[in-house]
Amino acid sequence: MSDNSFGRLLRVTTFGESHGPAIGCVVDGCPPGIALAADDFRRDLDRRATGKTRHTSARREADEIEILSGVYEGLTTGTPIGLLIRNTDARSRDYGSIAEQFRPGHADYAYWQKYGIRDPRGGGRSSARETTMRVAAGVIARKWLAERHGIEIQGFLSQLGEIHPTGIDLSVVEGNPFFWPDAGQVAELEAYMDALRKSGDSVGARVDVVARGVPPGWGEPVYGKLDGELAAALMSINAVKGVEVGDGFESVAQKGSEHRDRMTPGGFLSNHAGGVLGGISTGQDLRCSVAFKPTSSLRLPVDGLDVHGEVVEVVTTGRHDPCVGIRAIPICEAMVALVLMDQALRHRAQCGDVGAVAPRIPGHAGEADDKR
Ligand SMILES: C=C(O[C@@H]1CC(C(=O)O)=C[C@@H](OP(=O)(O)O)[C@H]1O)C(=O)O
Repeated sequence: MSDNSFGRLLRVTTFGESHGPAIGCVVDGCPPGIALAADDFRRDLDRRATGKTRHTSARREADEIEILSGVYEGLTTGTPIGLLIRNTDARSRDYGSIAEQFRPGHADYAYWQKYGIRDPRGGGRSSARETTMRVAAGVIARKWLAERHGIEIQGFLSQLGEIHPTGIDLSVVEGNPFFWPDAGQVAELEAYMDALRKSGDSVGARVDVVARGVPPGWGEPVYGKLDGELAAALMSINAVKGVEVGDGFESVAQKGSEHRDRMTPGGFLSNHAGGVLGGISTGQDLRCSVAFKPTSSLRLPVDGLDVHGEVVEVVTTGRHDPCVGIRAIPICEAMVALVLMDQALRHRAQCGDVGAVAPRIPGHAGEADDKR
């Protein structure tokens, strides 16, 4: 079985290549009756798109979504939702010189070994262009989660190369091209990225995602753990090399007495667990952190190999992201949304009759148990 689908009750399949005629997805299992129009996709597709600032690839795609099926008179019908975006700005000549070469650090070599053939134009199926359809599918999940459960999902850039935020203010994240949570550092980031771009190099980044309002009880206890599925979904994004939930790898150095999140009638006193215990949500904020490697399509020459095993000098021309993590925020948000909606539907299917269970502990001490 080929692996272009994920999710169980909400099942998403994507298809398409970076320089093919179109990319698309099928979202199957979406409940009927959700208002859905092409306009709903605009905001998140624009947040992810290339060509919006000088700090991302200069390719300018229209990213106009066509809803092919599953919606009638503005409402989802419960049948598969087919979404399509036509590619409008592919420039395949940029890939002529590396069509038979392997970029060190790129999927080129692994695809070649697996399939014995590859579409080198724009990286074909391995291109980050594919993430457009994850974001599109995620729009439906975000909408359903917000309308039915009051859940809000927000991501931000929590590290760019060696630069860390000096403060975290989520209200400023959408106001700068880096999705950065500290407005006072934006000039520093601009200068850093300008110098990086001029040097021809790339850099890694870290993206944090918080989901607020997730009710307790979502997730499966063993093989379908909520954190396990979040890790798999986030890890499946291009260039991701690490995922943490809650304190993640920092937990290694913690004592149990420090890590355990104490419960009081007024709420949890901390959130080291990141909102998941035993693979099941606790009602606290869900916290994930995702590591993106530096992109490998560089104009800096490097010795490499071609498909004949000959040593060649590899130089990648064209329009590339010096830091792909910058526009990965909506992609990470979408993957979290899709996992949550799938788990919500699975929870409803098995445990829909259980109802509210006492005691219900608010996410944070002192906070009212919101909307749930
Ligand atoms: C087009 C997108 O990103 C592309 C991702 C990408 C890569 O190698 O992953 C390389 C570039 O493609 P091209 O060389 O065809 O311009 C990016 O522009 C997109 O995200 O929509």
